[in-house]
Amino acid sequence: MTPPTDHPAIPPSRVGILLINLGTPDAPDTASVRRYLAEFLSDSRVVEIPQLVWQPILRGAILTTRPKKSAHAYQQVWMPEGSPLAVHTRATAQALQQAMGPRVLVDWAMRYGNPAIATRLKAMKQAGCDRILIAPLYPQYSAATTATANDAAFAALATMRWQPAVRTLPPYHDDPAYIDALRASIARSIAALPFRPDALLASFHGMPERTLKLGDPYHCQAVKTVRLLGAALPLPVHMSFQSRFGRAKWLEPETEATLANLVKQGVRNIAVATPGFSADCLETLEEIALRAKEVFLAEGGENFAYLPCLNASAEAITLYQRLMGRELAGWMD
Ligand SMILES: C=CC1=C(C)c2cc3[nH]c(cc4nc(cc5[nH]c(cc1n2)c(C)c5CCC(=O)O)C(CCC(=O)O)=C4C)c(C)c3C=C
Ligand SMILES: [Fe+2]
Ligand SMILES: [Fe+2]
Repeated sequence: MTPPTDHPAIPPSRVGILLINLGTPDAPDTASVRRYLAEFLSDSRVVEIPQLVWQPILRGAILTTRPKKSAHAYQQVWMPEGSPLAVHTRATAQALQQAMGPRVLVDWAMRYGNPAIATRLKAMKQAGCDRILIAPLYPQYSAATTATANDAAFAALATMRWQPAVRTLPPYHDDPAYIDALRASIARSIAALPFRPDALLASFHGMPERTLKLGDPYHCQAVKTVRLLGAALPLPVHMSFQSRFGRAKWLEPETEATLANLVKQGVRNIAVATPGFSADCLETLEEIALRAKEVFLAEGGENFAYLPCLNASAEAITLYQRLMGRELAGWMD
């Protein structure tokens, strides 16, 4: 019997990039937010308390009260096309696809909710991607973000008979291309303001302080980002941590307390950026642009501007082309 020369089941060979972000509810209502929070907060990479102890607390106090409150917050920032995090992540994937050209397939997924990582990885394999760069869009590495996104991708690969080859995007907190993208985007946003800020506050998502002691590099990487950004910008740059959750001690200084302190030190005009978030979301648009602004003005501040994330800006696409092109180089010869 003659062996088949070109097996018909072998699809054409392509390289893929899967952009991954955190995840968001499908709709800004209590039931959708409850579903999303139940999945997110059951991840033991996010809440590092034994599940036997944690699940009764989550299913009891938290999931009976927080979804309604959070749904109200989501309603204030929801866009006609959907949740801001999903809208900006999808736009980033589309713009990067345009920039990368037809040799690369760019797709996007969410760690929690939709579109799921497993679904998109399978679709990419079916579209012929035999090499895939898994790209969690977190500049600073954390087990609660980067690692759990990679875990979900590897769990999906574990179900495949014929896996694609994969690489994961390393953190890029100190990459000159990232610092330059932040510098350019922040300078552009500041130039468009009707006032001159006295200072910039770089607000990062917080983490339990314990994770720093356990060896998570997130805090140190965020500090380095701020040091490099401060050297690149012509105004003083301060740093803080937002989005405190639960009773444990979280990283400090806290964002709203920092804004109050800055007013006491004479800062009246402030710009706030959130360089740890690749895309605008509940935590930037509601917590900072709405709530933190109120705090700053109530404390005696005069002008407050929230500067948008990189989102799908020209600076972001140049950045991702540089970071990801580097990872793909050996695959595209
Ligand atoms: C234990 C709790 C949490 C940890 C640890 C945590 C780390 C962490 N999160 C982000 C990025 C985002 N978080 C977002 C929302 C969000 N985060 C938590 C809790 C923890 N995060 C909650 C409960 C929520 C949901 C909103 C709420 O109910 O208040 C989001 C936005 C999602 C959206 O839909 O817009 C992002 C993005 C990072 C980067 C991080 C650690 C470094
Ligand atoms: Fe979070
Ligand atoms: Fe928040």
